[in-house]
Amino acid sequence: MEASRISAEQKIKSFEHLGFRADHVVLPPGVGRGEFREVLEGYNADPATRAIIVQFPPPRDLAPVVDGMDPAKDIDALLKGRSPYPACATAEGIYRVAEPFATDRPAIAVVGSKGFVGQGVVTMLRADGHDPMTLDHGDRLERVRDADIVISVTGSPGILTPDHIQPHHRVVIDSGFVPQADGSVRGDVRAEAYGIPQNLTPVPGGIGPVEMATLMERVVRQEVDPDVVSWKVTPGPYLERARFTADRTAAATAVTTAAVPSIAAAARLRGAAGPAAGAPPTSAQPTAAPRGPAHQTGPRPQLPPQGGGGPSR
Ligand SMILES: Nc1nc(=O)c2c([nH]1)NC[C@@H]1CN(c3ccc(C(=O)N[C@@H](CCC(=O)O)C(=O)O)cc3)C=[N+]21
Repeated sequence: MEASRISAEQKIKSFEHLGFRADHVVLPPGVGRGEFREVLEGYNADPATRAIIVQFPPPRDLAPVVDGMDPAKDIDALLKGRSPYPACATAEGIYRVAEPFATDRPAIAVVGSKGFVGQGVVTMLRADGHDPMTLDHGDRLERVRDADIVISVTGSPGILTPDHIQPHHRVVIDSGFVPQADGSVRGDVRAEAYGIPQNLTPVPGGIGPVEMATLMERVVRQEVDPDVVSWKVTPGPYLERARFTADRTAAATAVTTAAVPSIAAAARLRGAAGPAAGAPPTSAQPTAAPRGPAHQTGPRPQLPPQGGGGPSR
């Protein structure tokens, strides 16, 4: 099954878990503009329909019809600037995982920065005062080595290899999700690179569920409680990049040590009563395995100050 269908089903499940009714409308391949417009306008006009999501990407010839969606119902920011939201739920979820790791203005690379999700991530980072390194087709991918935080949203399976992913990366956010014929799913980060960075969001079990939690927070804020407290991500421990470039020997020890204190879920949902709708709490998982007591004597990982549980920006 393709990513779009899987994600639509996750959304339906999550909305229904919260007690909302959700129609999953699947139009046949080759459906005409007129028929699609009729369906969309039906939901536009129905006051009981509070939100509409058209799964991305729509067939090229149907794309103009999407622009006819009622902006007030555009919960996933398909209309860009006309939506009540600055970016799609995936982009906001990515931002919310990255932000607690980025309190000291680190170098952030966004791979796939021109895509639907990539644009949203860049928009949110810039609004927060960051100046992300944007990489897209034609750019040298090795530049991600210079980053502290890597965000990848290309949907090109395995595009990031051990050549790109480095031990000094404090968190790697993999937002690729490409189902394979054998039923497995592949992200942007090659499996061989999973153990390299200090923290990583895996595929599956990473940004997918975070997206659902973001979408559910939006609908709850919109329909139930405008003051609902935002969930926040507690960053896993990490060491700053300077610790790696200064002394490679210390670095090896440091990575090991950094992994020890918290293997537990890093993305605890704070403030809210619990995880949002059907979305399991997601962790930015420390990936380096401890190598034994001899390696646990290095510098203590620096835990950044944790947020106060108030609404996030
Ligand atoms: N307007 C629009 N908004 C989107 O957000 C959007 C879209 N179009 N088009 C397709 C992509 C794909 N996408 C996924 C979201 C969640 C999971 C997800 O929840 N994955 C679970 C696994 C779910 C399962 O395997 O059943 C996980 O990663 O753990 C996957 C893929 C959103 N997309």
